[in-house]
Amino acid sequence: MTWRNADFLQKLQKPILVVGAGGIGCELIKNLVLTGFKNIHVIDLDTIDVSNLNRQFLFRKEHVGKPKAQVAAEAAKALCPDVNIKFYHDSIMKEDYGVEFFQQFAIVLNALDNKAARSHVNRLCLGAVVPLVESGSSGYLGQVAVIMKGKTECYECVPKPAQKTFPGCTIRNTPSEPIHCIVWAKSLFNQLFGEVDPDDDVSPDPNDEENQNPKGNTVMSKSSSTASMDGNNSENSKPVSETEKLSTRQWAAVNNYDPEKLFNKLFFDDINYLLSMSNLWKERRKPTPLQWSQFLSGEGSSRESSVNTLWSLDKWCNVYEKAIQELAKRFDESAKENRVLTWDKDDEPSMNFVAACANIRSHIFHIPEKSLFDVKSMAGNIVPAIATTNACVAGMIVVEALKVIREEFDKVRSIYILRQPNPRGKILADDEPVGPNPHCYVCSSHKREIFVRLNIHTMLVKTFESKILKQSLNMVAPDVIDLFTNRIIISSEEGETDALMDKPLAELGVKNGSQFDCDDYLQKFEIRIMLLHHEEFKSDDFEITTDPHVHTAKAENGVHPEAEIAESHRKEEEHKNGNKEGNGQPVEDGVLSMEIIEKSPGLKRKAVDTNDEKETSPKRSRIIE
Ligand SMILES: Nc1ncnc2c1ncn2[C@@H]1O[C@H](COP(=O)(O)OP(=O)(O)OP(=O)(O)O)[C@@H](O)[C@H]1O
Ligand SMILES: [Zn+2]
Repeated sequence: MTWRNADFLQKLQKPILVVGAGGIGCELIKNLVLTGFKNIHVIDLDTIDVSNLNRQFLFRKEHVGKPKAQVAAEAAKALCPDVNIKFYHDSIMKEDYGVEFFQQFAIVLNALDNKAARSHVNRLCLGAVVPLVESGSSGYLGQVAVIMKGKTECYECVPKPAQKTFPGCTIRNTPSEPIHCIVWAKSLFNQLFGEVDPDDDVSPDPNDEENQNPKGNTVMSKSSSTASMDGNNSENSKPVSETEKLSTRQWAAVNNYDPEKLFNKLFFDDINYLLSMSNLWKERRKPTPLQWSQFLSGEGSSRESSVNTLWSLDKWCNVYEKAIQELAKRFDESAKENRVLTWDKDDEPSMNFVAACANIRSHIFHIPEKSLFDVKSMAGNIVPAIATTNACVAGMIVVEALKVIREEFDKVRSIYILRQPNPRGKILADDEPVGPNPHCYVCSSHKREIFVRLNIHTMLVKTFESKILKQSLNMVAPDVIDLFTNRIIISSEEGETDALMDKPLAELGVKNGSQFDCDDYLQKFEIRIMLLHHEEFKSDDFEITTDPHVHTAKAENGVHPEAEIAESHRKEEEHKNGNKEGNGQPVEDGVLSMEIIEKSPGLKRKAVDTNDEKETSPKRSRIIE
């Protein structure tokens, strides 16, 4: 091959970084060594799970439990012994991997599965001025895009769509679809055993707007309201959160995680409490409370074992009992080390617990039940990963990486795998990269400003940090200073601003129109945030926009300005790809899909599935000779 000349071979010696050694990553690492890249660094925070083996072909049964990065590096080394491959069993979002770390690479190749890590790598590559190849796959769809500072749009130039969310009151009070019960069951897992998020409360919400009378008072039916609200009757008939202000976890601990008591609380007392909120059931079918004593056998039929079939309620109760006993035991052990459990769809008791609780709740609300397999897909928000799609994506990453390495920037393309062949019979469509969005708050070279609407009297500093800076703006270690008062509001130095975390912003002198300078030293990312006070917003409501004037008109329509901007970008993209190549299907969680990065005002929402940050393991790295 004429292009394999000395100059090119020299370029293959340059160090490159692969982020993620999962479905796409395994294919990619194999391609890279076979193409002749000689200095490869691989980072992945995870260990190998049995469920990875069907498509992550560098891994074998005996590798289950071992770090992905290590096994992938060893397998690659076995394929091409003269390659230098260094692995890191770690999260790329750690402090150790800052701009200087990135600067050593000629190119970075992303094979990730979550937006937080993708945004973080995007910012570091921009900061280090290193080209990045971004990739994503979802079922049969896939795409690859090259990101070069100042030349192409970055991963965050176009806002990405938020993951599908549901109003909190639907989840807590009036579920009507299986997914509502699954989201509830996942939240219940966290309330009992995991990281508690107050937004994910699972007990009945007495403040449901639907249950207010015109004067704004809560409506309770007579018999049950006395039973549940004034404590004249059984203490058990109050929802968990109302019972002597005990949290769900405290209540469970006081009751020794007794499966029967917990069952009766969640599926009988709380449901009765919901029934007492009579307005809710005026036009809905009432739920039917269930008691543990109705399932005395507790055995379930042993024939009902296929994960694809619908199981009886008896069986689910049995599954629930076993799962809760096992999880309570584990939780107890973890608590000794100050740790909590992390929900994982591939962990049997965790998955069984969620499937059982979701199905029992579905039964109560007359919602169709689901098989274990279906609940797993929905709870894990899984679009089945397809090995051949990953293989195509990984191949395209290498093709684009080679162009970048050879400095053939004019040849660089964004590539999409289409669902069906386009009119020209092509399943792979390509397009010239789009230039940077001059208003991008991440990569634009001038003024990076955004407006955040919130209630300065009720929003706490910690909510501002977690929901706005970290979850929405993808910062990792933010520092924030109020430009008017010169006061440090949030510091990335441990402990420095802990005392401020529970204070509302206004208590720190923040006013309508205050400006915050926020920077993340780790991401080399700076942004100015203009705060706009909105009296009607609740404590965790906020809205992010680049144009403060669009708000009123759009808010009335329930359409957010940023959503509209995203939509117009999407249409533009669709127009380009669809009309030219018959595309028009942005890839879920891929590089060009959109995210609405803020909540709608006044509506509490729950995520279907957050890309749960996986537990990171201590850093280990070494070079395989
Ligand atoms: N912050 C991060 N740092 C390093 N690696 C990460 C980070 N976030 C995700 N990854 C890795 O990216 C890879 C993505 O691969 P993939 O999408 O195939 O996911 P998976 O977890 O292997 O599969 P599945 O989710 O289908 O079970 C995973 O191996 C995951 O551990
Ligand atoms: Zn950008």
